[in-house]
Amino acid sequence: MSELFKFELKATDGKARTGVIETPRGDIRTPAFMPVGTAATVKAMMPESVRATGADILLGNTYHLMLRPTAERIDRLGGLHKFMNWQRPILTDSGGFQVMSLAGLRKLTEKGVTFKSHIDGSRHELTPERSMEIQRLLGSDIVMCFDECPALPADRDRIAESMRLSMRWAERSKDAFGDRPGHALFGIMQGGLEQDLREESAKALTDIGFDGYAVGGLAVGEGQEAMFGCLDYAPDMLPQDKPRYLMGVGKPDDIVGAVARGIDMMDCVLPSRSGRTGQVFTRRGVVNIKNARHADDPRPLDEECSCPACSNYCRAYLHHVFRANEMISGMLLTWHNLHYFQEIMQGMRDAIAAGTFGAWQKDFHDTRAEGDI
Ligand SMILES: O=c1nc[nH]c2cc3[nH]c(NCCN4CCCCC4)nc3cc12
Ligand SMILES: [Zn+2]
Repeated sequence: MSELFKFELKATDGKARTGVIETPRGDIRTPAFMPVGTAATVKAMMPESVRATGADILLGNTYHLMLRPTAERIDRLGGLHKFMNWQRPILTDSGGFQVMSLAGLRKLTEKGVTFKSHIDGSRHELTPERSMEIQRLLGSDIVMCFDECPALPADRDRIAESMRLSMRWAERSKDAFGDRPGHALFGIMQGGLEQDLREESAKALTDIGFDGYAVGGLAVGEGQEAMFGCLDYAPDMLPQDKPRYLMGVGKPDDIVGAVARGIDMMDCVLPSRSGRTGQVFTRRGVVNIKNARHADDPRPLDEECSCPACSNYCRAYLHHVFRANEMISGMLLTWHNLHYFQEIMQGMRDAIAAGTFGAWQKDFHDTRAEGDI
């Protein structure tokens, strides 16, 4: 990393680490959870509210923004930070994963991928070079290499071939990224659940050299046990002095288990998407607010939570506005979920710094009932 981008490890406890990524747009406290702002907004949240939940960095998506409103238009308007009124760091995913999960009529070649927009059916192409250009036009602080994430289950040969393509694309991504002080480029490790292929990918990325390293190719249906099995070895294959980012994760217990295995950064739509569908995460488990049992409940979602939803409203109200499909429902439940996810991150940062992460992890698991509360 250039001096403008510096990762400083503050403490470790077992494999868990806590530190700070210093960037020109502000510090990122790790372990960090990144709320997802796919279409230049964290859905149902004002940017200042996202900051109030404790987020230091947001995630944006190349795929969505290149289709609408286009990267060129955002660039003409001053870049993504100005456009969405978020002046702190933004990490953008490189588009390959979203093309495979959202777009139609895809054609994958060595050069890149062509596809039809899920919005209007128009045809587009993404290559390592085009993805770097889009992320530069957006002005994102942390740029992700353009990669291919194979859907699991897949046979070993398919995973090996896909990983090696992604490594060739990582080299092209770095060449196209160039030298951009104050901006970081992260490589993405692939290799499915094959330890030797993960090793090969880690070596390829380390030889190319990046400012940070993501563990990709997970949270694609393999399940928590298989994901943790891979995380028992994959983070250790990456340079220990650079940030390690697990993409697309996850539920609260996924996040805790990933940090315990050496992960520093994560992102997931779960807290915001669940906020809109009435699924509320609390320290004692999940509340499904649409359940009739909450219709007369005068208690807050979580007595110990200081978020606006828990400070000013009771479950009966939140049940009512959810059932009435009122906008305030998504706003309040999203705010609560993002606040709770950031509380988990702060709890882990403090526990790792104090050397009490094991006890914190035990308390985290003991307090959570199973199922609906
Ligand atoms: O290998 C990847 N390369 C680039 N971007 C990625 C994004 C990913 N997102 C996920 N999983 C997202 C799972 N998420 C869970 C909540 C509901 C929507 C899907 N795996 C990923 C792997 C990658
Ligand atoms: Zn709350």
